[in-house]
Formats: sequence, structure tokens, C-alpha cells
Amino acid sequence: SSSNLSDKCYFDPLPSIPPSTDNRTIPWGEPTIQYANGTTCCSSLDEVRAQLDTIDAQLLQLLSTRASYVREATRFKATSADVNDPSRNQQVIQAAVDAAPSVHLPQIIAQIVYEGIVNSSVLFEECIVSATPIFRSYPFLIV
Ligand SMILES: C=C(O[C@@H]1C=C(C(=O)O)C=C[C@H]1O)C(=O)O
Repeated sequence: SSSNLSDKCYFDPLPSIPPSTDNRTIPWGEPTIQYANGTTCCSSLDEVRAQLDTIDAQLLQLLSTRASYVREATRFKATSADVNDPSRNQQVIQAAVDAAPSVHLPQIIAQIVYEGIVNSSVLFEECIVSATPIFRSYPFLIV
């Protein structure tokens, strides 16, 4: 089946892609998404994109919640130099790549999305730390 032919696209490394001479009559193949009630998706590109828009709104909410914890992490870092933890970054990215097949997520998507999430989170944290005043006590002035 076509799903067997596309299975290799779920794993890293992707197969090499030959120069394109393709010209298909569209829509080609069969809908690849089946809902619990037996209906399938999708029958137009607009229908696909409406679903993507809904999912993207959900991702945005989750990324917002993640960013709130990324901000919280800065509270445990004394200097901007403490923000970036390359070994933890690699651990987060590799965990996503390793877990991807179990949720039928292409590994190339897991890898590049998580690289983007982690790298942008580091920039966000560096901004917070550098923008936040240091509240000191002044033990030599007081008393
Ligand atoms: C959130 C942290 O700060 C940074 C951002 C990370 C992330 O977005 O997952 C991971 C490690 C750090 O480079 C952390 O130290 O856990």
C-alpha cells in the first residue's frame, strides 16, 4: 500500500530524493486519514489547511505554556552564561527524535521543530536574564 511506500519518510535519515520528473493527476492516491466514525479526510487542499489551522492554534497554546516554564527556569540561573545548557538541549531534542516513531511523527519534523523550540527558548531566556534587574542586599551599607 502507499502507506508502506511512505514509511521510510518517518525515519531519519530520509532517503535521497531523485531529481523530480513527477507529474501526477490530482488528487492522487486515497485519503490517508480515517476518523473513528468511518469518514475520511481529505478531499481538497482547503480542507487539509483548515485542519492545519486548527492544530496550529493548539500548538500555539502549548508553546505558550512551555514558554512560561522556560521563563520560570531563568529564576534558577544566576547569570546569562548559565542560561544555555547544551547537554540538556541535546537531551530534549534526542528524546523527541527517539519518541517520534511511537506517535507516528516523522523524525525529521521532531528534530527540526525541537531544535527550533530549544534554540529560541535559549534566546528568550537570555533576554529575560539580561532585562531583569539584580536585586541585591547591601550588607555593608545597612546596619
Ligand atoms: C529551560 C532551560 O533552559 C534552556 C532551554 C531549554 C529548553 O527549552 O528545553 C533547555 C536547556 C537550556 O538550554 C533549562 O535549563 O532547562
